[in-house]
Amino acid sequence: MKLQFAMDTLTTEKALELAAAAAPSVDIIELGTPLIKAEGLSAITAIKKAHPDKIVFADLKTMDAGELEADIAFEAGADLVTVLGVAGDSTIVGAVKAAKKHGKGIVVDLIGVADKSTRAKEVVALGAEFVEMHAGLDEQAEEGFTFGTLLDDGKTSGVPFSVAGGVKVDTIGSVQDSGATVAVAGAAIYGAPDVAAAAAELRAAIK
Ligand SMILES: O=C(CO)[C@H](O)[C@H](O)COP(=O)(O)O
Repeated sequence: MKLQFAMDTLTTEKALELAAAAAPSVDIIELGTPLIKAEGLSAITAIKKAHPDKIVFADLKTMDAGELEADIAFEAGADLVTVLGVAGDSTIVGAVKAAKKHGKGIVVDLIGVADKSTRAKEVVALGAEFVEMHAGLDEQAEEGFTFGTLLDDGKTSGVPFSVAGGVKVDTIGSVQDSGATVAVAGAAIYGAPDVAAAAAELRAAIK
């Protein structure tokens, strides 16, 4: 299972600092949606330039203009770009077309999708590399939120999936046991007093 570090920060400078600290322990470096909104595509280019050996993940969360948005992110240096699962099939197909042009991949983020398992199968059939079983920051804060549902959805989908939404040291084992190909951790790494140590601890928890 790969480890992905989601950098939900607001400046390229801070993202470069976080990425440098975590890089030895992670496979995929994610530029969070707020970072891309704040800094633009140049942040993607800066991270790829600093970490050419890592998979750079641009969390665009595209909802429309799939081909155009994915194309500009791949041009900027992204290896994986997200499109929302609630978007129409034509948006996903357009983004996949851009990915094929660049020899890169589309990840479909299933945040907000009620039947994640069914949509997962549909979007992988449309050409997505894998899906993200994702509970966003707001959903995690809602009363009654349970992480286990994401794992069940992943298991029943039968397609390659990542899990995102509050992954930490005491839950990463269950993510791996669910069969996920990628565990995504944001706050558990960037919110830790020692970012390098937090990333190393998560890496060590993967069997
Ligand atoms: O995409 C995101 C929010 O929309 C986050 O990056 C993702 O949820 C992972 O962060 P955390 O581990 O802090 O929940």
